[in-house]
Amino acid sequence: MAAPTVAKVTSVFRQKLFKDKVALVTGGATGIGKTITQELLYLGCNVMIASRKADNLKAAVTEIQGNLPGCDVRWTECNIRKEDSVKKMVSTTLEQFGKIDFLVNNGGGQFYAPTSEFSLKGFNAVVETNLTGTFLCMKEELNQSCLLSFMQT
Ligand SMILES: CCC/C=C/C(=O)SCCNC(=O)CCNC(=O)[C@H](O)C(C)(C)COP(=O)([O-])OP(=O)([O-])OC[C@H]1O[C@@H](n2cnc3c(N)ncnc32)[C@H](O)[C@@H]1OP(=O)([O-])[O-]
Ligand SMILES: NC(=O)C1=CN([C@@H]2O[C@H](COP(=O)(O)OP(=O)(O)OC[C@H]3O[C@@H](n4cnc5c(N)ncnc54)[C@H](OP(=O)(O)O)[C@@H]3O)[C@@H](O)[C@H]2O)C=CC1
Repeated sequence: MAAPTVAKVTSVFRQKLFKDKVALVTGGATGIGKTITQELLYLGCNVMIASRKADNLKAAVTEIQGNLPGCDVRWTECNIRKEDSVKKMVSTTLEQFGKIDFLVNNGGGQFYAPTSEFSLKGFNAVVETNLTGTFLCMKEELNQSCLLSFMQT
């Protein structure tokens, strides 16, 4: 008897619940962001993933398309700390998909280090990414399109 097929992507929500919606996921090529991206695709969204490293983005798109054949997932480079880069991310997504329904503010992170050894430059990098970067994404989404925003950082 053949072994049962195990779905690579699933959700507690009904498949195609978000049919034809468009989501933009920052940091969508790795970790939690990649998992969110795949669930949104499973639910019927078309998804743009965005972050700094093009190699990671390309590899994630290939992997996700293997897990969810026929899904529409695309990538664009963006450093959320830079306003021009955020503007371009949003306008590219609108050009390619025509709208943005959901923004997932997942891109970010921090360094693990004792406070006494944490450089000011490192602290500023974390604040500029998690706080300023999320602000820039939300502001640009509101200015150009978006309705709903999920925050994670
Ligand atoms: C309870 C668990 C919860 C877990 C939550 C998670 O988030 S899980 C994981 C989530 N995932 C991640 O966190 C993924 C990684 N996170 C990222 O990539 C984030 O974007 C970032 C904001 C943390 C790094 O922003 P960036 O790319 O701009 O950073 P950069 O490399 O260019 O460094 C800038 C400066 O930082 C300094 N510095 C360096 N190392 C340390 C250190 N160990 N310590 C202190 N400081 C350090 C150094 O001064 C450096 O300057 P230099 O010396 O180069 O002139
Ligand atoms: N794992 C955990 O326990 C927890 C995680 N979080 C938060 O959840 C989010 C995802 O974390 P996780 O999946 O664990 O870690 P990852 O390191 O896998 O994800 C972080 C993502 O953020 C992107 N990113 C970082 N800096 C920038 C930037 N300046 N511009 C655009 N994208 C950026 C990275 O892509 P790239 O390097 O290509 O730019 C990467 O894809 C983070 O914001 C993290 O702080 C919060 C609580 C707990």
